[in-house]
Amino acid sequence: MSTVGKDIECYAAVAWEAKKPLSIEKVTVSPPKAGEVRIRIQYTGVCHTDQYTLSGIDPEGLFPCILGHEGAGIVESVGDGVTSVQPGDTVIPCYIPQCNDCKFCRSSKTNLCSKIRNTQGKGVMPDGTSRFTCKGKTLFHFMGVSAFSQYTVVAEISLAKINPKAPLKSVCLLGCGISTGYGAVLNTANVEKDSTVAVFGLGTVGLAAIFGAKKRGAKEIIGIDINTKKESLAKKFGSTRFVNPKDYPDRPIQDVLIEMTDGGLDYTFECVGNVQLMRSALEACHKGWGTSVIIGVAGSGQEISTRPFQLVTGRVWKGSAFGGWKSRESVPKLVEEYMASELMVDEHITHRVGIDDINKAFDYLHSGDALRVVVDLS
Ligand SMILES: NC(=O)C1=CN([C@@H]2O[C@H](COP(=O)(O)OP(=O)(O)OC[C@H]3O[C@@H](n4cnc5c(N)ncnc54)[C@H](OP(=O)(O)O)[C@@H]3O)[C@@H](O)[C@H]2O)C=CC1
Ligand SMILES: N[C@@H](CCC(=O)N[C@@H](CSC=O)C(=O)NCC(=O)O)C(=O)O
Ligand SMILES: [Zn+2]
Ligand SMILES: [Zn+2]
Repeated sequence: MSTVGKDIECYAAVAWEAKKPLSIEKVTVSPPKAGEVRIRIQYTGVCHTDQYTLSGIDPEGLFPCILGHEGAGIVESVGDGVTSVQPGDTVIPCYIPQCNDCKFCRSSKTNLCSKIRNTQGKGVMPDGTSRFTCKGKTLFHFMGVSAFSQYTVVAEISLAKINPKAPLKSVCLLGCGISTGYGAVLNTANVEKDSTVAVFGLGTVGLAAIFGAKKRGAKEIIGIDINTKKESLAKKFGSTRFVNPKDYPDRPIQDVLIEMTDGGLDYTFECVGNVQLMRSALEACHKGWGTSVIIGVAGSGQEISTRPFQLVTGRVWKGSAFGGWKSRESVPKLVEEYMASELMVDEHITHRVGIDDINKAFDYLHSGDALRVVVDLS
């Protein structure tokens, strides 16, 4: 029986409040309105940012909500006026859309489409309402995606249509972490051959940055993490050296790195979300030209600082969202890169769980043993 135009009841992991485990609930997902698309999500990764928002330190965190933003699925139905996808298409929802119309989309300098950013940050669809209800309560959307639900509704401009042959249980990860670290190196920093690079924080984002640096032919790629288990992993993704700040308890890590690299690095990437580490990453850059890219997301109220002299003397501080990729046009290409065995994706998957065990995914992430946990919602 067709579900088009009707409410769908399905299971979702609901975050009723911050700092509490998710709760598997039967939710009602309304049909897509004009310019919207309803998707059957098959797989989703769990990103550190889901954990961050659930922890209550995201200034945009709204509860109750359905988290998740690293999903892949199949279009179930489309709202009025939707022309670029149709039922049956294979898609990855993107938390940064691409409308090709706003001034950000028209600029080649950024990927930060602004078309629906305000409503997205308020946990609602562009018309200001939610498509999710549960037990008589309205649930907020998250990052315009809400992939911890078997069905979700997103804006048409948030959907990347991908190769239908792509394995969704792997390429769902291209919806965030891998694309972010990889793109920060290729797009935001534009690392050149023979550069020296340091990556702070070796989760999926950091390891994908290492992989990007290797692809670009960087001659020195230093992976930095406080978890020694990350050393062998970093090597697998392309690092040439591993540094554990805990091995240098009496020295700022930037001093250690400057000494190791004859004056500092050409490029550094902060992939943790720690404002002290962001400072270290900037100050580990080489005088005159070193560029540091902030990727990590810091908690509400936190601020970065350094001596302005660091910038006066030629270091550059930048940030990167979704690796600078213009989402709808780039994600399908990243999928093809993966399918041509040119982009490491499966190597990031350390665990798989069913939706009923989604809280275990958060436990694995907290344990320090996980990179990405993929949740099967099919
Ligand atoms: N800008 C953007 O577009 C995006 C930003 N993000 C953000 O990027 C960051 C990384 O995400 P993700 O890879 O999923 O996160 P993970 O938590 O998987 O990885 C972070 C890594 O950093 C390590 N770490 C923690 N503290 C330090 C420290 N002081 N020095 C060195 N290493 C440290 C962690 O170790 P341990 O596990 O032992 O704690 C872990 O290995 C997060 O802040 C996330 O929110 C993510 C996606 C997109
Ligand atoms: N809600 C947070 C902002 C969080 C943030 O910076 N998000 C990243 C993506 S993190 C993905 O895992 C991002 O791309 N930001 C750009 C944007 O427009 O949100 C806060 O308010 O601090
Ligand atoms: Zn993410
Ligand atoms: Zn736009």
